[in-house]
Amino acid sequence: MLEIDHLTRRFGEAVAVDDVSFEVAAGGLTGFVGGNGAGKTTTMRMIMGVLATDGGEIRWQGHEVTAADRRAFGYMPEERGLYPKQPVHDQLVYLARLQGRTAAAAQSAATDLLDRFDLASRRRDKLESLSLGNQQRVQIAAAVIGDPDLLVLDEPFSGLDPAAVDSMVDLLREYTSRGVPVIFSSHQLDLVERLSDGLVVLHRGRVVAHGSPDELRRSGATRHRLVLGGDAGWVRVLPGVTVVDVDGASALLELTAASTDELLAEAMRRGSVRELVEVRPSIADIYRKVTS
Ligand SMILES: Nc1ncnc2c1ncn2[C@@H]1O[C@H](COP(=O)(O)OP(=O)(O)OP(=O)(O)O)[C@@H](O)[C@H]1O
Repeated sequence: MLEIDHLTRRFGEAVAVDDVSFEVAAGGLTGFVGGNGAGKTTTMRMIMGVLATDGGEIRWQGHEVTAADRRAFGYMPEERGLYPKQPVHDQLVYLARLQGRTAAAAQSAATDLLDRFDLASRRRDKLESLSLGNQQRVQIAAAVIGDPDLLVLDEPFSGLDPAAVDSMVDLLREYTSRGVPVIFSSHQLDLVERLSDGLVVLHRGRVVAHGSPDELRRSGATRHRLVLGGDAGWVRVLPGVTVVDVDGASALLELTAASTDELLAEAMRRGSVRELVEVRPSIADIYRKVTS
């Protein structure tokens, strides 16, 4: 397990990461979300030791993380950082060798990963000759080629087509099923909601929400969708109800003082009711609320 404990980082007067604490559980996929400049990359860089901390502690398997621990971490940095002019297979082999794999194991791991990402035919091509999405696939392969104990991935899904997202997810699930903790940052909230076992929302350097997607969704106000036979505009004057949205016959409501039964009775008194259902807020709704 990776534990981030009261981590802080300043750049001059600005506090980029402000007393941040969370855990990345063994075998769990943790999504790290937050707007531009929220502090995600800075936090990941501190986990990897490429940036010093100003306070707090990073613990790996219960002890303060060491350089030796970090050598077994797989990292996909925001600035990427492979060699544009080197053939993709060669650089994966090189990275695997750097991480202690034998020549034969490095060759076979590189071939296997390029196969998985449909890049076998491009193995001898220079990285720079690949499309951006394919370069991204190679970056992901580079992060996992050393058979890491922990994966830290900065925006691994950006620029990937849906097929590559699926291959990537399958690959990450293989690591989590072996107990490897994975933390990834993303701005794609639908993807984060679908994939993550845990979620950390950062806003202006601080953790503003933390938990499983289900826990976070349950923490938000439940809404009701009411669909009527006629116009739903009258809900605006209903006491005990906050109107989120009204569109013709359909209304999205939050019941502040009124009960579901009272709402249904009133709707039936005024005409026909086609549908009344509870709607859980999405992660995007929760995100907007905690970062506003
Ligand atoms: N080397 C640096 N020098 C000065 N300020 C920095 C440096 N690196 C980051 N910052 C500042 O720290 C804050 C957090 O930046 P960071 O890159 O960690 O955010 P982020 O959540 O990864 O954003 P994005 O989603 O845009 O990548 C920002 O205000 C940024 O300008």
